[in-house]
Amino acid sequence: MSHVVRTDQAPAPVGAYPHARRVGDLLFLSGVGPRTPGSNAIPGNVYDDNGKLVSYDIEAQCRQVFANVRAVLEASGARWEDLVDVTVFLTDMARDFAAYNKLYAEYFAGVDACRTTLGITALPTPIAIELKCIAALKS
Ligand SMILES: N/C(=C\C=C\C(=O)O)C(=O)O
Repeated sequence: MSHVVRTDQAPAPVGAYPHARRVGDLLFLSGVGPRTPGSNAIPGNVYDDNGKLVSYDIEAQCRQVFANVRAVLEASGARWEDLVDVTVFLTDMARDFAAYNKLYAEYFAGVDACRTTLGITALPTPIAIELKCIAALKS
């Protein structure tokens, strides 16, 4: 069984992909960032008059990306607790790992999902964090 999930409760995809796809009891989420559903604004981002990013708030981005993952899970009939594997991409590991790691511990307490965190040079939108998640649903 394969089932594609699209929802307006999470930020619109920036390309030709769904929010998630369920295959059997596994749910694969597309990479999701901390854009606000509807407006696509990135919480805490400050831009100069030329639209150049001046500063960002990693804590605000963490909270929003976790909310977006939850929204995709719920739109798919899954729960936060169903997460089994989380890959996290950070654009500035040195600056942001500690704050992200602290919030992650708060949000994922008791979940016991496997996790991998990677530092990368860029993401497709002006975001500092993106999550790639797999959940296992009860059949
Ligand atoms: N998943 C992708 C981008 C997500 C960006 C965002 O949520 O802001 C992609 O291009 O594959």
